[in-house]
Amino acid sequence: MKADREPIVALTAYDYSFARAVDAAGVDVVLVGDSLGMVMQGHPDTVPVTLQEMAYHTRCVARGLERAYLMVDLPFLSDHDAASALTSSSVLMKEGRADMVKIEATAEQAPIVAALSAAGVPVCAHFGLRPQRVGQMGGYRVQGRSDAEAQAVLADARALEAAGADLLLVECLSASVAAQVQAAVSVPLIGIGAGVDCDGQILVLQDILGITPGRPPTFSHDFLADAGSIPDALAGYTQAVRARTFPRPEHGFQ
Ligand SMILES: Nc1nc(=O)c2c([nH]1)NC[C@@H]1CN(c3ccc(C(=O)N[C@@H](CCC(=O)O)C(=O)O)cc3)CN21
Ligand SMILES: CC(C)C(=O)C(=O)O
Ligand SMILES: [Mg+2]
Repeated sequence: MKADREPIVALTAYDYSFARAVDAAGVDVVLVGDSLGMVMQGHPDTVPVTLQEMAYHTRCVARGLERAYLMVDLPFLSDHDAASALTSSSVLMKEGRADMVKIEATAEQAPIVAALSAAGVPVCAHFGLRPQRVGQMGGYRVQGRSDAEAQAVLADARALEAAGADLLLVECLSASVAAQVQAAVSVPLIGIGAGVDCDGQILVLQDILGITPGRPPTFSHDFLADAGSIPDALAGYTQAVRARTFPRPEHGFQ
């Protein structure tokens, strides 16, 4: 799809009913995100989410999918070294039937990505804003604003691809830097708050349905407000990503 410049549509889901609806809408990649800690469980961040909770939601979602690819987040501190990341991936793939695991990583975690890849685990590396690191990053802030930060993000992308990442996902990154990353790597780059020049887009289900508790991220859009039903809202999102009419400049950071 990257080679054909065909946008990849990704969306989160956490349960069987929505998995079915999201699959039926033609979403290519369904993510059981650790954002479930916020939107399902009501925590202020993703830090408390456990591996067993991820496995439970993954089992529920897997039963609802017929065609979409199933990606699952490794939760905070379930992947702090190669051994723990392998054990945790085993749980998510065998109990949860995940097709791929996603790990929040920079170049520093490239050896962990390499260990997963060497063991045969399809892996997505999530860089830029890493919500599990909110305690170190000091909030959910846009990344890549200075030249030095932009160069570091580009170096992360290259190191993670070289380590064997099959997919890259970048969050809250200046749109021009994301475009540079997209051109610099051969694996697909999925973006969230990273501009239109990625190979695909992802959002959180509750954000596109306008039911996020509190203030939704500015990079999201309420597609239910434009539609008459949940299936139409999901279809509107997939169509907008495929037509590259979403995201618009106001959903990103220049
Ligand atoms: N509902 C929901 N949507 C998400 O996209 C999401 C979650 N939850 N939970 C896990 C992470 C956390 N994420 C977040 C949460 C908040 C912002 C946020 O408020 N960002 C500011 C940017 C501020 C700046 O300009 O530096 C924004 O206005 O969007 C960003 C990412 C993305 N993920
Ligand atoms: C925001 C996406 C990319 C994510 O990691 C999640 O939903 O947990
Ligand atoms: Mg996540």
